Amino acid sequence: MGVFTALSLEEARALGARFGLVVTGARGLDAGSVNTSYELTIEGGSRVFLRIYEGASAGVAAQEARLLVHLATHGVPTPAPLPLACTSGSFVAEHAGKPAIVLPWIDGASICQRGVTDAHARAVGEALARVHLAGASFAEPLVTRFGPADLAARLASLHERTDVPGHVRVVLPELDRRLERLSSPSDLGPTVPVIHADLFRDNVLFQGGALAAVLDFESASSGSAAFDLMVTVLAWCFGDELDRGLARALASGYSAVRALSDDERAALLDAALFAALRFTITRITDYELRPRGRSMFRDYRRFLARAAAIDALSARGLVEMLDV
Ligand SMILES: Nc1ncnc2c1ncn2[C@@H]1O[C@H](COP(=O)(O)OP(=O)(O)O)[C@@H](O)[C@H]1O
Ligand SMILES: N[C@@H](CCOP(=O)(O)O)C(=O)O
Repeated sequence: MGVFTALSLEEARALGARFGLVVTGARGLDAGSVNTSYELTIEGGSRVFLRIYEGASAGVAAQEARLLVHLATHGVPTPAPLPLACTSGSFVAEHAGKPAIVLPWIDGASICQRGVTDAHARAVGEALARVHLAGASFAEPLVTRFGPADLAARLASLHERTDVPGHVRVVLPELDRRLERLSSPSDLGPTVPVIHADLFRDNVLFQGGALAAVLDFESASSGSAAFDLMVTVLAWCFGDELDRGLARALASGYSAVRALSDDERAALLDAALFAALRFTITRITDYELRPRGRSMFRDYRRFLARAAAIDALSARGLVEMLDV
């Protein structure tokens, strides 16, 4: 996992030089599920993180780089990409025909689910709120790839495919029903210019109990803040069932930095259901139906279980549980 594109030391040196770096070592990292990651050692012993984009175009990578710079300079704990040495305002080089960026190395580690404490959850909630606040002044439009129409297209393709396993086929009518009910974007509450939209445990690094960085803004878009909060709650506050204490801690961290509006609060239940549906569908199309082994498998059933747990709550019950 994590190294889909090879990079020799000679190539790493040439790439590093484009960023004004003297590279002395390159090590492929067993990290991430989409892109190729390398640790580059720099003359003098420091390190940087090289990301080679496996799917995104140079234009998409450049926009993500500009977003990272904006967020990092407006209070979000995320590493800002290094600029190219000879091209003003550009952050994206190329390797093997693919876009590549270099980020400062962040010391830290992801937290496993059993290791998540209230303090971690609170810090994640605070960081998410900072993304929403800082993103408010990001002027470029960011369009989601995971809106209701995109999910409907994925479901339609599942209905048409002949290689869909029986356990997936039997849940398609339920997914259709859920999407039909949630397909108006207004269901999810007011939008902000930037949501992270994928703030899972592997996209946050902690060091010594403190949040070191929020990573991976590849799914970032404009969108509902309530949806983003509920994606994050579902990602961090479920072991085998919803951990209400963690959910409340995460929401309290969020609210301490950015208070939800009444409309956002009212949208939380549908936002949670849409979040569960989004990851159920994309896990079917992107993991269940693709060959195993290329990246860590992610089980769609765990998000169907989250949807069922949210079904058991009322809108008011969810707001009371989160205490927002
Ligand atoms: N700047 C960085 N410094 C150190 N490690 C990083 C840095 N950025 C990412 N990582 C590590 O690499 C992993 C994969 O990065 P990510 O950008 O999420 O890849 P992918 O898009 O393939 O999922 C992260 O989970 C994190 O552990
Ligand atoms: N967090 C998502 C998968 C998204 O993968 P990424 O590599 O794009 O962050 C999930 O768990 O389904």
